[in-house]
Amino acid sequence: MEKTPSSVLFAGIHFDKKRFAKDIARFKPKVVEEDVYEPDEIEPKLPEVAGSKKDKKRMGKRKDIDVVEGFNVFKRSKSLKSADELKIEEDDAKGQRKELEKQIERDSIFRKKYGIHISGRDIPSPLRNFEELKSRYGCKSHLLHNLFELRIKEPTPIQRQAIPILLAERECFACAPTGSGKTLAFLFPMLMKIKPGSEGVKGVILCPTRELAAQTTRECKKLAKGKMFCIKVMTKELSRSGDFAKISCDILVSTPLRLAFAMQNRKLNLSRVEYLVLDESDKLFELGFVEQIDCVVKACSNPSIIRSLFSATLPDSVEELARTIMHDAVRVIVGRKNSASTLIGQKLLFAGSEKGKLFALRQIFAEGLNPPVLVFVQSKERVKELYKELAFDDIKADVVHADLSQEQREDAVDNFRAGKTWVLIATDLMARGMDFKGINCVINYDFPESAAAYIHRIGRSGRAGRPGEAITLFTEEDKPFLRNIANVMKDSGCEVPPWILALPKLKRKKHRPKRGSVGTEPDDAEE
Ligand SMILES: Nc1ncnc2c1ncn2[C@@H]1O[C@H](COP(=O)(O)OP(=O)(O)OP(=O)(O)O)[C@@H](O)[C@H]1O
Repeated sequence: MEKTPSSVLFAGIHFDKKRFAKDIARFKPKVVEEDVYEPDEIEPKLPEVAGSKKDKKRMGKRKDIDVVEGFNVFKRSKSLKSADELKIEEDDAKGQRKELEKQIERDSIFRKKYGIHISGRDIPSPLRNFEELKSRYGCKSHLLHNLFELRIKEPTPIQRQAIPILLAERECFACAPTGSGKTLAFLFPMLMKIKPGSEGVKGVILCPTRELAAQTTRECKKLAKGKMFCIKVMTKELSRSGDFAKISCDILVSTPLRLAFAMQNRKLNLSRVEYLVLDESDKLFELGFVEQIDCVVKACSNPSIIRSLFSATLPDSVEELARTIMHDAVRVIVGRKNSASTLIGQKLLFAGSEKGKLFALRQIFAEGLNPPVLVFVQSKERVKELYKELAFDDIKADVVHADLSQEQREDAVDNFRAGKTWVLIATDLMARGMDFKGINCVINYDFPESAAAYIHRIGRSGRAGRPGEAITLFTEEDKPFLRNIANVMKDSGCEVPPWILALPKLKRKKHRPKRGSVGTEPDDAEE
């Protein structure tokens, strides 16, 4: 006989089955009919959506369940997740969080390696290489091909961070050293995002000088080659007589004055602008420009516009002012804010007086003129005076200043670029943004008016990874202002005599003294 659990438990005990027959009957297992599925029975009809076939089958066995209630119960139970499902989801979320944390850590190590400092929320990962533009953002091959043609292989630090920020449609302040590729950093996302077409201007780039606007337009055209973009620089003629209702233009590069003029007089409509770039932004926020900038910013009324500010120098005051118009902007700084490129060897040279400066310049050229050399002076009058002096020395020199016609200015720049001129004498008109490849030396014949002016002037050399040299002449009159420049030099790793760093701090930052004529004796200047 098969042993049941009870037979084992009660083994050896005498049990009077007759006497307890009733009780035995009570404890006999019953056949539970509800557990038998009978297809002929009238089943409660469930709406299809109530549950799976399995659910229906389960319902079929439960005759006691009220149909309507049952439907509701099943409906609710379907949306509720099982413990297993919840656990899986929780694990997934945990995994994603961990991966995100790892990515943030990797990004931060990467940024540190390239001296990229950021502030703002949800900042996209920096670019590891240009190919990521394709894999992460679907960049068209021909745009990447254009980079290849231009021999641009690796992104520079500002490009690594600013490009993904702009592609993520975030507004930004970008501050990176002179010659470090800021132009491409704002042009490339524009070319990737804007769709060429006839709907009007979609990208606007503002530059403080016409020369820089022309140069940026050229760069933009090179990068856009092969795509049917219409890229235009705002010329005098265009701003005075252009019919913007008929002219097709996707990207417009202009100085603030010309753009404001075209808006007022030629009814240029900027309401569809998707990208607005203020290049050399700190200059654009200076007194002479700020009204026009305000007018342009207001005219770019597209609510989803992306505005960005780029410069090698970004004073806090400008950032504060700009923040009032920008939305949730990200800040990217490469290296130290407001610092000179570390590729430039910088020297200070005491020349005593105006006459001493001319003597020192001749001495520098005599010791070895290594063209191309860019010489900065304070005013257009002084450009002309110095040019006359150098003409006696048989040096191939030329000038650029505001009194020349646009054509003459362009010719001077082109000849210098082509190596036909060795020395270009210029005012601060040439100090910002101009990209002369291979300038060997910048000479500040006249002391720059501010640390920012110094950084931009000397930044015409030491570009795109090449080394450069900068010599700044100073007189007794300039001495009190030396400390500002010396601090910039020290921050970029150059040696500075300790006595200069010990000079008292000046409240007045700008230094633009009335200078005597070039080459005059100190006494002559006082007459
Ligand atoms: N990724 C890159 N690799 C090599 N060269 C580059 C790269 N990006 C830009 N360049 C080149 O570097 C030079 C300087 O670039 P760019 O004029 O944009 O500098 P910038 O940062 O705007 O300087 P500035 O502050 O003086 O205006 C240009 O000749 C440009 O073609």
